Amino acid sequence: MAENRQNRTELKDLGEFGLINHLKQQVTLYNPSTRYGIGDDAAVLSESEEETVVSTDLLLEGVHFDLTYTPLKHLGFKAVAVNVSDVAAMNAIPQQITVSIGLSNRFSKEAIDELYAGIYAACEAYKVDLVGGDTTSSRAGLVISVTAIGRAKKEDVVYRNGAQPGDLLCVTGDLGGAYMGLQLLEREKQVFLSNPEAQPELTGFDYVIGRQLKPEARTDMVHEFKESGVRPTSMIDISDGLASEIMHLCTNSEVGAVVYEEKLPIDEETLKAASDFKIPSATIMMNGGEDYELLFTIKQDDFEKLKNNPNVSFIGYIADKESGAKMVSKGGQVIAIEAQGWVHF
Ligand SMILES: Nc1ncnc2c1ncn2[C@@H]1O[C@H](COP(=O)(O)OP(=O)(O)O)[C@@H](O)[C@H]1O
Ligand SMILES: Cc1ncc(C[n+]2csc(CCOP(=O)(O)OP(=O)(O)O)c2C)c(N)n1
Ligand SMILES: [Mg+2]
Repeated sequence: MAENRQNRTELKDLGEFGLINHLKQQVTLYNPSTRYGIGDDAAVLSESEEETVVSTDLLLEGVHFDLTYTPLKHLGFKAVAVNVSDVAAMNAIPQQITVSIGLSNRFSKEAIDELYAGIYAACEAYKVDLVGGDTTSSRAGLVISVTAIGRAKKEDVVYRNGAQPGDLLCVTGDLGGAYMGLQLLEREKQVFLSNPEAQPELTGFDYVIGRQLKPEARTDMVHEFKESGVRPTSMIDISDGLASEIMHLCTNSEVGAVVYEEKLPIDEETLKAASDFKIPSATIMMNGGEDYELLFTIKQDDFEKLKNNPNVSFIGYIADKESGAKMVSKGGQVIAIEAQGWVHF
């Protein structure tokens, strides 16, 4: 773990309250809406004219991350980023988070400091305030639960249910990188387990590995929508994979969609990794997951306002409900999109 034997403080020497106090001392607050943070029975947030947006996600060791190849600092950052991403997907500005952790005695104070270094780095990056949480022991691996709170003007909040036939379907960034990063890390883990002397072969794949280990939330788009005067008609973040998120927008909005494979954005490194693994790039982009990019729809009239935005790809359009959700392949074949999200059970 993140410390050597000489420099290890046992959690039992610190105790639950010692650990909480230690964590509290390092918190920086960025938002005036945080009246009171860590230290009482509840955090106090100020009353606001705006809507409050709340989202929570749970990260479990073995399901969401593997500590053999995940640095704790990256994990802390990712746990915050994936929650901030849900707030951004509502077109809201994230302001506060709570972080709850379940720990075993395998972790020392120094290891927790690494985790929180990532959490505080994300707080700084997204200007959110850590206002509370919970700390318990865990007998089932590391558990991290983050809740994010954000604000937006009532008229700015964007739901999954506002897409209309004729709207343009858009996505930020590029797709499939996080999935290929995971495949590479898992492959190297297997190699390492069978031969601990083997050197990892990850050179040339920094970008895709970074996409898996340290994803960024697209809070920048919330500001860009505001600046360009665009209010998306619907929006969702891509945690499960594009196909699954398109299905969510279509089901919630009671519409269909057409996506063009040739318009889907992919990075060179993702393409290279896909070809090494002999997985079709369309499969990776549609079903990969964990990209934490934003999928959204806009009125056709707003195209001019976003067409030169380098963060945005126009990948298709919204159709009527009866025509369902389809992808047009590079060869012109029309394929029904199925929700191939991450299967938990
Ligand atoms: N155990 C639960 N209890 C109550 N609501 C839940 C639970 N799990 C998920 N939800 C709600 O279901 C909706 C969809 O959740 P989810 O698929 O996890 O979305 P996301 O991909 O944005 O995290 C959200 O409104 C979420 O709050
Ligand atoms: C060790 C490990 N196994 C598998 C994955 C891939 N993975 C785990 S959960 C998930 C999908 C998103 O998780 P979920 O809890 O459903 O997020 P939500 O949709 O609620 O945001 C993916 C692609 C991973 N990142 N690490
Ligand atoms: Mg969720």
